[in-house]
Amino acid sequence: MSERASSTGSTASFRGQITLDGPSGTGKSSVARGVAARLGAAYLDTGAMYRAATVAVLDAAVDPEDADAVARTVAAARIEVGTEAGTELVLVDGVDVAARIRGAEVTRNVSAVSAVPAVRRQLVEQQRALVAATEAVVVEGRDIGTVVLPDATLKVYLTAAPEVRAERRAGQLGITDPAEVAALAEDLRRRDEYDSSRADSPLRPAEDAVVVDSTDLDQQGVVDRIVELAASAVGAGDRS
Ligand SMILES: Nc1ncnc2c1ncn2[C@@H]1O[C@H](COP(=O)(O)OP(=O)(O)O)[C@@H](O)[C@H]1O
Ligand SMILES: Nc1ccn([C@H]2C[C@H](O)[C@@H](COP(=O)(O)OP(=O)(O)O)O2)c(=O)n1
Repeated sequence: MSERASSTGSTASFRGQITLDGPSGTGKSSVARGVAARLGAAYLDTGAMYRAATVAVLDAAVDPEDADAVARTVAAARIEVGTEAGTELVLVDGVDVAARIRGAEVTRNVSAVSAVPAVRRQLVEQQRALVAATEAVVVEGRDIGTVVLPDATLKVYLTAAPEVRAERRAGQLGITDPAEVAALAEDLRRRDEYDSSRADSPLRPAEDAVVVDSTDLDQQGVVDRIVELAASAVGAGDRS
């Protein structure tokens, strides 16, 4: 049996939660989808929820830095996301915003909206309810291992060198102009700094997270590594 077949086989009955946190462009979304597909697990993109909240704020013409107004606007919005690995369902008040949440305006403003404690409380509650409805799930974000699911079966913190992350994001967006790639790298750096230094639930690895550096691994290599870690985590759980 090949290594991949054996690792898939040993985790076919995976039950539990895998958290995947880390900065932008490390491969969280693509790797989380890959792991969920391999394990037959659900998938929750919590960044999509903060991006959807940002759409609600922008549509209400509220200043993203005005925390009280942001909190009121998001509390009044109905944010819905799907947990099926193969689809991307993101709705704000019943309107499909799956494409819009990836746009530059949302990306520029999402860190400010996601730093508002009331917004985090609201979305974390929703995330826990979505997870509670699953038997097996891969959840990606910034505070999943530290705050949302402190008792997860496996916690992974994904990193990669900043220049590699910027190149990956540029490739994803089809950007080739060196000046635009440099601007993108600066945007990533600014957002990571904002996300890591906020008072409420800053981006950082959980103490019990396994750090996986994807700088020199391709996407499949990262998926394989996490599937292996999941198999070990389930085995360790069986023995305890
Ligand atoms: N290990 C990897 N090696 C090369 N490219 C990768 C790797 N992981 C992800 N990618 C690519 O990098 C881009 C950003 O990945 P994404 O999953 O959106 O990152 P994140 O969710 O952390 O921001 C995507 O185009 C993805 O296909
Ligand atoms: N659990 C989470 C997930 C995302 N966020 C915030 C911080 C991020 O800059 C934005 C967008 O997250 P997203 O995962 O979509 O970002 P990238 O695709 O990695 O660029 O949301 C958060 O504060 N907590």
